[in-house]
Amino acid sequence: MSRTPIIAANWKMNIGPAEAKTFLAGLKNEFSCQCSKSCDVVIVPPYITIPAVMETLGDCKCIGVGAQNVSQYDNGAYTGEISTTMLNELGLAYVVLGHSERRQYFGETDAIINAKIKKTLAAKLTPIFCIGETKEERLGGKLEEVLKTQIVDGLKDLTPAEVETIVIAYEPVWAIGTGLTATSKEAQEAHAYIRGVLADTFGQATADKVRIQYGGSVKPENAAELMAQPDIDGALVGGAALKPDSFAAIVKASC
Ligand SMILES: O=C(CO)COP(=O)(O)O
Repeated sequence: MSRTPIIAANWKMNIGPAEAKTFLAGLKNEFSCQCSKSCDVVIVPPYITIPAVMETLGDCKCIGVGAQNVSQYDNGAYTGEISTTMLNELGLAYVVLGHSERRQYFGETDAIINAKIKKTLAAKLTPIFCIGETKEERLGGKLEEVLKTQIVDGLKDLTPAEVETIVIAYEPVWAIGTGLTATSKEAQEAHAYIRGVLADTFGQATADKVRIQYGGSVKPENAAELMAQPDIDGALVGGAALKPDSFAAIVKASC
């Protein structure tokens, strides 16, 4: 089953509009904006940086842009929130949802994430739906139970046709920002398990189409080995995506 790899830079709460312009100038030096069919490349800036990124990318349409979150509400009195309509107005393609930092620091539950995924799909945006276990859960033998619950509850009520369009990011919480990467074997085992849960829930044909990214201390040095695994279809990169040369090196190693 061939799936186009997707490599995304999650800038988290880093890189304002001015710094983004410098980053993109550096990135354009590293690789051309000729659209390649071998990989999808995505940048996910903070909301306030998105317009500068879209403007600076200009004709470089082969780099997609995403948001790091979106509201589950339509509009109105929700101070600090951003709606899918607003993201559509900017012409974005992706929304990262369910990141472990949003679950851990902002209390996002599987039910909230499910509501956000539904809103995102209704707005014709592609969710990058993050799941992953903590160190305690893995050590306690709960890896499969945690992943299954996150998948089944996060994708509740969705049709197989909707699920096919979603990107899943498997990000073991213990590997995020710690320098500890899951070994390619550990990552492949988790990805194969995730695909199995998708097959049981939505059918094998759907499961075969879903792209599953790995995230957690991906670097230029480990990207190629991770990407060579049969069920790893890309990467969601944090720290190593804050510098154009290391992000470009990950893209080159993966595509
Ligand atoms: O959380 C991540 C991407 O969403 C991964 O972050 P790091 O690459 O910094 O470990």
